[in-house]
Amino acid sequence: MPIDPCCLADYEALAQELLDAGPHGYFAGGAGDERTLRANVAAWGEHRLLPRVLVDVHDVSTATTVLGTPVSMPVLVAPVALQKMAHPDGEAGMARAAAAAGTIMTLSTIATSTPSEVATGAPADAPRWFQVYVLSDRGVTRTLVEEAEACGFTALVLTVDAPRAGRRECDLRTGFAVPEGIDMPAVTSATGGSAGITPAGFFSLMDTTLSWDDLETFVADSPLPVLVKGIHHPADARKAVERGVAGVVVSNHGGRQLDNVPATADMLGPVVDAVAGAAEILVDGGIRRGTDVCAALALGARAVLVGRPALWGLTAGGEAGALQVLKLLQAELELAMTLLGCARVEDITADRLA
Ligand SMILES: Cc1cc2nc3c(=O)[nH]c(=O)nc-3n(C[C@H](O)[C@H](O)[C@H](O)COP(=O)(O)O)c2cc1C
Ligand SMILES: CCCCC(=O)C(=O)O
Repeated sequence: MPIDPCCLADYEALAQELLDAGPHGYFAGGAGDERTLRANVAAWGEHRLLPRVLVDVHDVSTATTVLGTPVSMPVLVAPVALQKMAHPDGEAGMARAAAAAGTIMTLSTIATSTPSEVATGAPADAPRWFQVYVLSDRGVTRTLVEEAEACGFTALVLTVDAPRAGRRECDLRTGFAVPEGIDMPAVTSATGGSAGITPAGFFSLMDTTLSWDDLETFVADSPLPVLVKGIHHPADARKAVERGVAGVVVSNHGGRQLDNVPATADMLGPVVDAVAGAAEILVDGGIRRGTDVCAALALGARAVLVGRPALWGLTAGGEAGALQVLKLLQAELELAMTLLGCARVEDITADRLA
């Protein structure tokens, strides 16, 4: 690495230097005018933190649990497609980095590795989640989910905010298509091959009839806990909880789907209120600092996920780079907790918001 990165933005700059315009635009870009993409980052900064002093902080721990699973910190790795396009270490490298950091990695349906490749390429006992896109060819989805279950993934994350791709103008400008040699097994199973496919192409495989009844059946049939990802409206969070989900991920897909929706920092509180403790609430979008994690927890999230930051680390240094990013966030969180007067994650409550 050319410089010693000292914050996540430094990794972002490194990743931009290393990637061609097409892949960079796909990873970094958002929908439309990218208002929501920018708002996601900015809004965490609008929730100011209010320290309590003279609290014993000689021993601060970022450890917590998510759906009962112990993790080293309330920061998980979000599902991100096409990771071998960032670095040959791909999803297995990301899974090793998450395991080494003591946290959970979520494998995308549109990954460049199968669930079993990831399970064999990373420590067997590390907890991993599988993100589910329901494709029109439901047999492809079923086979992938069964593979994930068989090789030890511990929860399913059903993404519900992406029946089509948002209007991603970076991809239109660069004419982005998946490079030769990058295979997405789910896409290949559904279409016979994935070379040269565009984001609109892989989104065209989605089952756009997906409904609340499907969610109910999916939860009822699943041997694993199910989280639903892409919830914006508090009433939808309640509906999901009524159908038995174990967790709700407040997410606008990193500003990549519908532009002009609120920042996730601003959607979180109303969802927390609506769910009232009946399920764990996670949030993603724009988390770039340990202080952002503190704001999310103070607003009632159990944990956050990071998408692009982990990808910047993977791009910059493969598995080692992704691990550095996760360790950096953990160190920032530990420092923020210390200065906020919170020795334990459960001490980060609404009382610490200005
Ligand atoms: C390049 C890229 C690919 C993504 N692929 C998926 C995916 O396959 N499935 C999914 O549920 N979310 C996907 N997401 C959304 C992320 O899971 C997450 O919601 C988002 O990145 C969070 O915002 P952040 O990047 O600001 O952390 C993707 C995001 C990016 C940036
Ligand atoms: C078909 C989904 C592709 C990955 C994705 O979710 C994204 O690009 O945001």
